[in-house]
Amino acid sequence: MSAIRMLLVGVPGSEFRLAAELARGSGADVTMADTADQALEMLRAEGADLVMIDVETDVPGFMARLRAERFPVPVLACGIEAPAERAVAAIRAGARDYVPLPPQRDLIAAAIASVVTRKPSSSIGAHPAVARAMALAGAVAPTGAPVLVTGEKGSGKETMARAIHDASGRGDPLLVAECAGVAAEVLESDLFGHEAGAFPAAAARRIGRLEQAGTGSIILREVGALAPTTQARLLAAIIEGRFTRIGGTEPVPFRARLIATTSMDLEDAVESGSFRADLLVRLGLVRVAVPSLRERGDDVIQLARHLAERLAHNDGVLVRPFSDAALALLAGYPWPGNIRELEDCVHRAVLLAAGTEIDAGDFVLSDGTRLIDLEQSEPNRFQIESLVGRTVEEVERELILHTLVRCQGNRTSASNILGISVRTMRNKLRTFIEAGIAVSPAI
Ligand SMILES: Nc1ncnc2c1ncn2[C@@H]1O[C@H](COP(=O)(O)OP(=O)(O)OP(=O)(O)O)[C@@H](O)[C@H]1O
Repeated sequence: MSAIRMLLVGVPGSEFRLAAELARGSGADVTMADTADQALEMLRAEGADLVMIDVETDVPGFMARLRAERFPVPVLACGIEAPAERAVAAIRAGARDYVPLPPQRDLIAAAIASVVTRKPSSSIGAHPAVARAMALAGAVAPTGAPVLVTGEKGSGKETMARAIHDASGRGDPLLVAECAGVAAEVLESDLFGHEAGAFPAAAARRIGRLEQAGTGSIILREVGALAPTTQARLLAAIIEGRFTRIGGTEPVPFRARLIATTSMDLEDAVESGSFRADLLVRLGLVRVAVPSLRERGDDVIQLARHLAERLAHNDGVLVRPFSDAALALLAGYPWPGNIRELEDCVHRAVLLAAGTEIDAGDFVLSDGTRLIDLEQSEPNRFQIESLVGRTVEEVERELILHTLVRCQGNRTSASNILGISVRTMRNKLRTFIEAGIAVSPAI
């Protein structure tokens, strides 16, 4: 798993060394630069995923140079007993946050986590659609073929892309480029690099991510957002196995594995003219479809338990089990924001829960709505939508098992309610038991 590349900018002192040590302890790969000039040089040559810069440095000037040279890297300001105006000026100039030094372990870890998608194992979950996606991902991982990972927002596409890289046996680095919400020329420079003088602010040569990736992998998040000129450059790089930096003529070999993700239907994008058909053919030779959370049946519970445990550990709070009512609520909600929404909701519950268990009342959505209130005001949303995307076989199995539990295991009563014969019921239960599914004992 590749580490986050963090660049620490400021005059070295004990606080800075401690910050670097803590960042390394949180899994980052840290390099240090004494001055903004040195930092820019390092960024041009190697890039970084996160910059942390002392407010004693000219942060607004540094940010302006980042913008001019088209570096989309997130920046955090930090300072040792810095006056408040300095911190405010840094934030105004575009720094994402201010971290006071001497550093606290938690603040540094949170700063790193804020720019990095968390990286769990993507093998959690047993639903056949996930197993299919994982099997395909495993099969293509060792080949160099580009992979297109499709799925709804927040469903785990990047997590899957990282798993593909991890399984590929390719060494690091694994670089991630966000294609949506980044100005076209900034992204193009970020990917392909540029030569000195390529545009007015291009003071020096810059090495782009495709070059930095070497023989590693590069994830293009939301590839459908690429501008037409970047699409053309990327297609040429794939076909020719090389490219030139912007404003340059020297060919740079392109050997990295491309893993593109999309939550947009790229066939639609091709039809509407915003995405090149020939690029889609190249990127989408192998496709891995990550299912939405509501298609994943019981995986919701398994994921929620895993997330609650991990988040409680991270936050240093007690790991509490879910109450039955909490689990029923989680299983019934359709999760339009998928695993990301579940993760956020479980995280709030982990922090809010005050009893011995996490209860149904502890779940709050990001807009402040309590899940339990939503269930009461819109019960249909829970009942019908949670079924959409699931197979008839799954729904039937769940219906039978739940009815049986309600009837305290009584086969005759349950089959009467379900309108099936006791014999059919017994046959169904036998297949469940053979598949390793727990069935209420007969009374
Ligand atoms: N199998 C999994 N187990 C635990 N957590 C997961 C799993 N898959 C995804 N997540 C978590 O869910 C969140 C969303 O995952 P990820 O970023 O991979 O989704 P995405 O589809 O790429 O999102 P987006 O469409 O918003 O870019 C992340 O915080 C990730 O850690």
